[in-house]
Amino acid sequence: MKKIILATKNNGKAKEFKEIFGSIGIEIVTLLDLEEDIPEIEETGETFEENAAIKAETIADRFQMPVMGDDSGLEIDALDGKPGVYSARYAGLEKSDQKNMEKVLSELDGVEQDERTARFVCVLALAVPGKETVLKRGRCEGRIGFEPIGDKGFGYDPIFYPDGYDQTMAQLEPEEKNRISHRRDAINQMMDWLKENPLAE
Ligand SMILES: O=c1nc[nH]c2c1ncn2[C@H]1C[C@H](O)[C@@H](COP(=O)(O)OP(=O)(O)OP(=O)(O)O)O1
Ligand SMILES: [Mg+2]
Repeated sequence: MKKIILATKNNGKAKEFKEIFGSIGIEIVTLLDLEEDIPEIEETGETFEENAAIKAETIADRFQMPVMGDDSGLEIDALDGKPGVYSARYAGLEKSDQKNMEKVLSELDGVEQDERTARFVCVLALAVPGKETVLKRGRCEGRIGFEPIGDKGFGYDPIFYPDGYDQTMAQLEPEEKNRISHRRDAINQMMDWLKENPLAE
């Protein structure tokens, strides 16, 4: 398999998939690369697994090809796992990383450093027409800071300190983020599965 379709319209994810798979000679094509306009896929699931499968299966159906989907987000322990599957639309449907971070920080107002533990989660779904969808869940543990710092990465990266770092995810070089991220964890698990279960070319 030299080319994989990724069912995403998120630029940050697209870039990271291209970097990670590019380093092993696999080309990633996303919905942002296609000429035709793909309608918004409704994320009606209650879990990352359900939503990742919905994205992958919708596009696999449409093109009759193997497709991967990524549903990801931030789980904050002091907020009982929120924003979770609602990460992208936490502060409203217009999807603003800035507003989402502000909402999280204000909800954590008064919560001290030790209590600000959190993790990024990335569930990858691989849908192959006529086969059962394969799911892999990656994680990256850390804690939430007190203000956004850094301008690399995307989403909640400026307020997330991965365990073992005194820089936010948005301060790390892309190579470093891609080495430790939840997305890399999920991709590694999917690549291991694919080694055992190769798709027909
Ligand atoms: O590495 C990450 N660093 C920071 N934030 C992240 C990361 N990974 C996911 N996130 C956040 C962004 C968004 O608020 C939500 C994903 O939402 P999610 O529905 O999976 O993606 P999306 O709607 O942006 O694009 P799409 O569904 O087309 O793949 O979690
Ligand atoms: Mg989404």
